Amino acid sequence: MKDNRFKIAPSILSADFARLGAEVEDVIKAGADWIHFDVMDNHYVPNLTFGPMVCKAIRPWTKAPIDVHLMVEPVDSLIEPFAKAGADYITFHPEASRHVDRTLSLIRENGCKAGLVLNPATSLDWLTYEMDKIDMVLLMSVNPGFGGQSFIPETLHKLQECRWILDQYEKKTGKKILLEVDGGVKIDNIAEIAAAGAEVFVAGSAVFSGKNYEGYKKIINNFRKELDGV
Ligand SMILES: O=C(CO)[C@@H](O)[C@H](O)COP(=O)(O)O
Ligand SMILES: [Fe+2]
Repeated sequence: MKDNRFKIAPSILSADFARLGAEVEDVIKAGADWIHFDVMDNHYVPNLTFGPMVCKAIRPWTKAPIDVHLMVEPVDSLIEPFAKAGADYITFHPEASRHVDRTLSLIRENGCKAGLVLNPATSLDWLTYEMDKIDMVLLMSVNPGFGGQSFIPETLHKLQECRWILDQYEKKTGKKILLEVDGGVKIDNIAEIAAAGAEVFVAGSAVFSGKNYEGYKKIINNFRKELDGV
């Protein structure tokens, strides 16, 4: 059974780029909740992927939220193009924006949900004065730039700390901020990552190792079984 507390967001970084639309359709039909869209610019991170035109191209293939993870510097000039291309969530790394508060406002003014992405060595302090403008926090559990890396175990403690901060804020204001984790999420660690407080799980290599719709379904079902026990 699908537990609404938890969202599974396959990163299409590990999909077959030659048939991206069909891949998006297949993982969502296979039970995933969101599509995670990794944008890399060969400047903020040492890799290069895709931009708003590719987001626009996959948009008609699903109604599921598209979660755009910007690993680009500068950030602001890409926000309106991604909003127009159909992004639902736009997240960015605070180190990559000269005016973080302005960037968060820009994302919201463009009708999208806004999130900050914190690298393994980046402090949770970035959240302190921006909670009102944040819809989601994304904690990187690998250094950004590549799929297929191993989960950094220290992230578990950081997730617990962040969970506490978000829960306190929700108690005080009634506003729910989602906690997402990205990098090295696998069948053998998803349960402890959930227990540490994550609610949205990005998984690229793990899901797409399934190779086709049937394979994706098996892997996503196994993720759900693990999450059911949390
Ligand atoms: O943002 C990134 C990497 O920078 C991620 O979204 C990866 O694409 C996740 O891939 P896996 O670790 O699940 O293979
Ligand atoms: Fe990502």
